[in-house]
Amino acid sequence: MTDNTGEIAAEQAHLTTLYQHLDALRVYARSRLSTVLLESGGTPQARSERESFSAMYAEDLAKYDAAENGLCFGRLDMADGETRHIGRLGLLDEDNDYETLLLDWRAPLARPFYLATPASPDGVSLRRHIRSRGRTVTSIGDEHLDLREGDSGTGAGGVAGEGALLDALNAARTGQMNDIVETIQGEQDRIIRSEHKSVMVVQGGPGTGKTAVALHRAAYLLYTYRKQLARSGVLIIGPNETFLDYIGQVLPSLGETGVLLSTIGNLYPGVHATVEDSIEAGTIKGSTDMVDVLRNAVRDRQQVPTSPIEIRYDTYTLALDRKMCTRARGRARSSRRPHNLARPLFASMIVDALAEKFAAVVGENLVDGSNLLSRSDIADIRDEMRHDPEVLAAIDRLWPELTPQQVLSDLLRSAKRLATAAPELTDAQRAALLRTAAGFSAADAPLLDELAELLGIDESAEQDRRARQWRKQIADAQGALDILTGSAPQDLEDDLDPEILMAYDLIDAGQLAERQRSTDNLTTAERAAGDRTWTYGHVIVDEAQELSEMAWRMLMRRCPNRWMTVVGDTAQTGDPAGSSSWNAVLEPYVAQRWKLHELTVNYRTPSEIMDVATGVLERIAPEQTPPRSIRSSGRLPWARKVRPDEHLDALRAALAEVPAGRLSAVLVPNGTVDDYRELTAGEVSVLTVGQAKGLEFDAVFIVEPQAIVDESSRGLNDLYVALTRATQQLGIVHSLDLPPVLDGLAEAAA
Ligand SMILES: Nc1ncnc2c1ncn2[C@@H]1O[C@H](COP(=O)(O)OP(=O)(O)OP(=O)(O)O)[C@@H](O)[C@H]1O
Repeated sequence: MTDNTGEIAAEQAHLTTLYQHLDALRVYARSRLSTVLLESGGTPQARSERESFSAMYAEDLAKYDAAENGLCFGRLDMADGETRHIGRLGLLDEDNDYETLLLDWRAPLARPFYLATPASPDGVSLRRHIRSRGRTVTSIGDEHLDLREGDSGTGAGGVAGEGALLDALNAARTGQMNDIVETIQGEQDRIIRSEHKSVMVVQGGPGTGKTAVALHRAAYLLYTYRKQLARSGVLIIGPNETFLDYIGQVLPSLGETGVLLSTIGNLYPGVHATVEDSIEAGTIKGSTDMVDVLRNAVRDRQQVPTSPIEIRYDTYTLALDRKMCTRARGRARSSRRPHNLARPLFASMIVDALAEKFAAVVGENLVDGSNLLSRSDIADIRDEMRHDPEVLAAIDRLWPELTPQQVLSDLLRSAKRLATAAPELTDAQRAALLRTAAGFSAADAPLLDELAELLGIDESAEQDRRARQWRKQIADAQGALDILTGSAPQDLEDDLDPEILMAYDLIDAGQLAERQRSTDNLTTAERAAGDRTWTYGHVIVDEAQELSEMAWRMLMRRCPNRWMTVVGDTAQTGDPAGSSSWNAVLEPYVAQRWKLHELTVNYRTPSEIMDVATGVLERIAPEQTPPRSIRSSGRLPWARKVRPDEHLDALRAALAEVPAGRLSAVLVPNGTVDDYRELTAGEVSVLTVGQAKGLEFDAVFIVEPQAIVDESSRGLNDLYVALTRATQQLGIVHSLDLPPVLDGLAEAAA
């Protein structure tokens, strides 16, 4: 080992300077923030400026906190003598002509840190990885890129910063994904910084860093296109809530907060998936066949009566008959407006027809022979009829104002409605869709979104949110009033509570304006989340192979500019409604204007485990090249055959051998989680494969792989996902025979 004490001391000196600057920035932002918060009054413009300043300083502070650990992690020495330090944010020396002290990892000048190789050094002579704990440099690792031919500056396979990378990969999992800014690899960097402006697909086997790349791309785009993206926001779609929790800390740790993370099931504002669909129901709901079914379901709500509806008006009884209704419906439908927006047309056709009928009846009954009513009489009658309760009730019955939620739950709970709307489906398919439970499933969200289009823009969720916020403001004012007057808190359940009116009176116009603005001051992500018609500047989809056709339709509405990063692996598709071909999914929206990038190195799964998984991959996607594992663990995966009542014991024994501080997962067939729940502990999770999608653990134990394979038409894909979750060791516990694809596994002695 070479003695690098002197070099470490020099890096320490630089790091100390960097932290001094960071601290100074913090002090400045904090004092500006408190000054701004203490100011009050002034013109509306001054107030609004204050608000944006306070948001800015608060954001700066969050960014400084996020950079506290690992502030500076790299250094480049250029062949021309220039030195660049690279870290989590950029720092300038204000007293020294704004000289750069630290380069943000996303800055163009930092790029050679990730891309330079001895074969193409890009002007770099030395790349240094700097490791620190707290504010202390603990070690440095140097790679000389200006070596003569034959020398090797990087580790095997041209991996940059191998020591730092392997340390990161071998570390115990924490249950939270970490950022990888210190060790981004060349093939990953090219995707993160791609200038491609349409759909970019990142296809890569398990553990190739697709999720990591997607998140770092979000951070990179927000840095590089801050102006465009700050207002429109970036949306990231993940497969489930557990996964979103797992990745949730990465962007804040990179100092980015303006991103909305969502599942497809939660993307429709105001609706959260609470119901679980059967595989069959989920598959049908994901298919674009549903577009026609939903269109029919809406048309089915546009009725003509079988027998005339009798309406009492004035002293007469008017018959609203089939013919009048059919005409009105035809006119309203041919307007091609969405249902709710065509309703006024339908209503006015009905009113016209009734007014005409009334005029005729009255004319017939006039005894004095004065004959017809004048035009203005008829106009008056129309106006009156428009507000007549019986007329309104008839219109409501024939062409009701509808919400997406209403149409969908009525449809799914009625065999009759389903039969009318879905004549193309088989009886068995319709039976699979039928349900009794209230609430919606994840696959319902795209259907609700489709219905919102068919019905006309539905802003009820947003209105609900505003209404709730307004009630809260009133409640706050009441709270203030209670404190002022010393009275007990009032029950605010009743809208007509006179106490609320008092609170209302207490808020003067200025306060109202102030409060209203504070709701307008929501972050971009918060506003976007509440607005179905929000369109994002950039959309990132992770585990994109799981999205159904209907989900893609919904997502494309959120991204009219089609600037997307789509990340996934068609060999890992578990959802039968998901896709096995990127072209089939994207063609309808962008034709051939999408670009494919591939990731080839597996950073997660050791080669011993990957060898087993490769056997499965050959069966499900023989055309795919298996990702190359970057390391081996020296531990062979094993299988242990047990009697049906011995699973728990065998798993307990296996879990007991996992070193303390390491995370384990027991992956079980659907519907059997409860049988194994007692194994759950701080470091042990019991999950189905679907729940484990995208996650990783130090040790993984799979229960009954044959049952997992048998569960769905994509059971082998699920097995492939299960096999590739471990960073260290893998075991299988089974009493059924192993699926033939796992024949090569060594049976472990009991
Ligand atoms: N350049 C890197 N430096 C350090 N760690 C990395 C790097 N690239 C990937 N990793 C790590 O490898 C693991 C796998 O990455 P990730 O979860 O992004 O893979 P994935 O392709 O999304 O996998 P899957 O398809 O199986 O969900 C993670 O722990 C990630 O932090």
